This record gives sequence, C-alpha cells and structure tokens, in this order.
Amino acid sequence: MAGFDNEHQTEALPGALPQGQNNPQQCPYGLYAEQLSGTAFTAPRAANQRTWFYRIRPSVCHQPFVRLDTPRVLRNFDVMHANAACEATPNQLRWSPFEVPAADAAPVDFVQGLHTVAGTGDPALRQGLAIYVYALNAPMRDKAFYNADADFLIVLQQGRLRIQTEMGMIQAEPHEIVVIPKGIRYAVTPLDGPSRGYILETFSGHWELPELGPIGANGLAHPRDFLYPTAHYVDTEAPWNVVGKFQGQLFTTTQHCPFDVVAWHGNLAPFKYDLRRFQAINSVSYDHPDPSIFTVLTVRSNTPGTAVADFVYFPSRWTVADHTFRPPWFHRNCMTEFMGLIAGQYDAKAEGFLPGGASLHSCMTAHGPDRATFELASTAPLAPHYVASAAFMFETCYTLALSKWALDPALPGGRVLQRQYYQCWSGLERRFRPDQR
Ligand SMILES: O=C(O)Cc1cc(O)ccc1O
Ligand SMILES: [Fe+2]
Repeated sequence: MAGFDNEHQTEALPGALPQGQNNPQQCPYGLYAEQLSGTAFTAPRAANQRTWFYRIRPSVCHQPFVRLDTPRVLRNFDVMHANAACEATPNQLRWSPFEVPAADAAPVDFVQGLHTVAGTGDPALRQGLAIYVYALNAPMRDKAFYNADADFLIVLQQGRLRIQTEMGMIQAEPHEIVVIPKGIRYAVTPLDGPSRGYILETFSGHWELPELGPIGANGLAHPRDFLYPTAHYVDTEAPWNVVGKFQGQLFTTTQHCPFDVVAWHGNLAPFKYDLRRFQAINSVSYDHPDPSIFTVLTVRSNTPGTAVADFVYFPSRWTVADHTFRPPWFHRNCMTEFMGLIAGQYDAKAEGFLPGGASLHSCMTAHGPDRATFELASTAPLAPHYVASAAFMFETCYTLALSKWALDPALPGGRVLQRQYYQCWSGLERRFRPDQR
C-alpha cells in the first residue's frame, strides 16, 4: 500500500477488519483486537500514530523475559566511566567495508549481527540515537525482534532482505531503506546469502518528510513512493522466541508466533522507500548548495530547523554548475556527519571511501574533499558531468561516542578502521601567492 503516513487498512481474510468500530464485543473469525500506540494518546492529531491489530492471540500471552548477553550492542554511551565501552574522539574517522560473515561460517542472524558503531543519549529518557552496522549470513529461525527504545531506519547495502512483520511482508533490496517503528515485531531473512547494511536508531520522535519551502508541492522524496505491507498471517502453534530491546539491553521470551495478524488498520506501520525514486533538486547556476537539499526523512528536535537526525541521500545526478568548485567544500559543522556508501563513488573522495564502509566527521571536525579530488576538481573542464553515486549521511545535532569495537582494529571483525585516513588531506599544499590574484 502506498502513501507516507496514510491511514491504511488491510485484511488477509474477507471481513476480518471490523467495520465502524475498533473493538466489537466479538471480532470477526474469533480474532482478538489489540492497539499499538506509537505516540502518546494525546499527541496532536497530525503527529498521532497508532494501529489496531486483529490477531489470533494477543501479544500479552508470553513467558517472562530473560536478559541476553550482547557484547556488540551497547547499553549506554558513557565515555567518562573507567570501564566505559565507548570513547570520544574529535578525529576524522573512516572504515573500510565492514566484515560480513561468510556463507559457510557459523550462522549469524540479524539480531546477532548488530554492531553498535556510535551513539549518544539514553533511550529511557527518549533522547539520543545510535548507529549500527548489521552483517549477517542466516535467517532468524522462529525468532522475532522488536525495539522498545526507538525506530530503526535500515539502509540495505548488500543483499536483499525479506522482513516478516506483524503488519505483513516487506522485501527490500540495496538502494532501498526500511523503517521499522518502535515496538513492531519482525523477523529478517537474507535472500542473497551474506548481507550488510547500516541502521540509525532514533530514541525520540518519528521520521517525517522534510518541509519543501519554496521548492513547492513536489520534489525530493514523494509521499506515494513509501510502501507499506498488507496483512499476512501465519497460523501455527509452534513456539517462537521474541527478542526485545529495552533500555539498551536485549531480553528474550517464548510465546506463540507473533505474525498472527489477520487484519490491521492505522498509520503506525513499517515501510520501505526506494532511494532511486528520489528527485534531486540542485544548483543549475553556480556554487555547491548545502547538502540539506538531499534530505529524504527527518526526525525533528524541539529547535525549529535543527534535526535530531536527517537521513540524507546523495543520488546519481548531473552536476552542471558554472565557474564552481563542484565537489563538497571544506567544512566544519556544528552537526555530526556519519556517512556510508551503498554503491558507486562519492564526489568528495577519490579513493578509500568504499561501498559497505563508512566515515564519521563529528561536531566541528574539519573534513572535505581529499587532495586528489581537490586538485582534479580545481582544474577540471566544467562540462555537464554525471555523478554515479549512492552515498548517504546520518546527520545529527548530537555529538556521538564511538564504540570500542568501531575504534579498535584488533577486535574480531573490527579490522576496518583506516588509521591513515587523515593523510588524504595532508598533501594539500600551500598555494598562497600574495603577488598573484
Ligand atoms: O561530504 C560531506 O561531508 C557531506 C557534505 C556534502 C556536501 O555536498 C556538502 C557538505 C557536506 O558536509
Ligand atoms: Fe560536511
């Protein structure tokens, strides 16, 4: 079903969705009604999110949760504590492609394959965010996951995923993103073997389309390109594990299969978006505009115009600006910029920023075009040029702490930190000629 934030309704059996009311005394087919609230009951109507499920058994039927040991998922982002699992660094950071377990290696599923890269704040206080990479080679077997802390925005980089959710099936491929709001249960199956991607977890708010201002009524990501699943249920008595993320920790329980929703209606649901549908707006005259022109989705903070997180996509596009240094400029930002590459090349980096890798330029950390890019772009003929790119940025008003896993090249699976990254700028020579304008 299409349409960002629409009121969707869907049933897998005819008449399963009650008409005219949410909780009839007896639901059709002997189903149970259950509401999932994604915002406070009294949130303003424009922001209010909830969905009504009609399911074989209510979610409340489950064994007590037991805590799981999860060394790769950080519980907090404290950098001051003596045994802190995080570190602060103002250095420019870049990672080569994150390791993916081989097809014939020990099975690693989506939950086991989550690695915290960076984060800040506290999910209990609903402030902050976390960035993960996932790297997996196996399906979740009779196991579902939900996150009580935050929404997940998943950027697929390698391998298609089938995501079975309470609302139905989502199949997604690289160049697509999937957003799974807080609380919704889902199971991830890789369709092409070993798979990798990035996740942004936002402890506050929900993702919204950005304002368009003078761009007008159309442009950037179009609401109708956001796709939602239709009801799809499994009728089985087999026991399932449900793993929940709660206050930064993982817990597991046993219960009936959570994918027993025969019908649902509401505006709180997972969705996917194909980034190749993004309509880029850019300079057709001169100068390189701010990258906010590429915002796909945003989570607002309480400060107007300042995002908790923007998801920014740098698409394939023509660059045509006249008498202009066309790549991104040298920059220091009060916001923090985490970038990843889905495919192709990024126009600020001639080498070293690779698909499946990442970079982090924190608050006020200087960054910009590397030496090779600067030299090339300073003298390149300014004919229209096609940039084949699929890069993205998680941009946040927060300053992030780095997990030890992300910073320590000696840790298993962590051999990707590029210790020499800073040298990509060290050859930028003095060009100052006071006698020559
Ligand atoms: O590469 C980056 O750091 C992101 C970025 C892109 C851009 O087009 C302008 C500024 C900017 O920080
Ligand atoms: Fe930047």
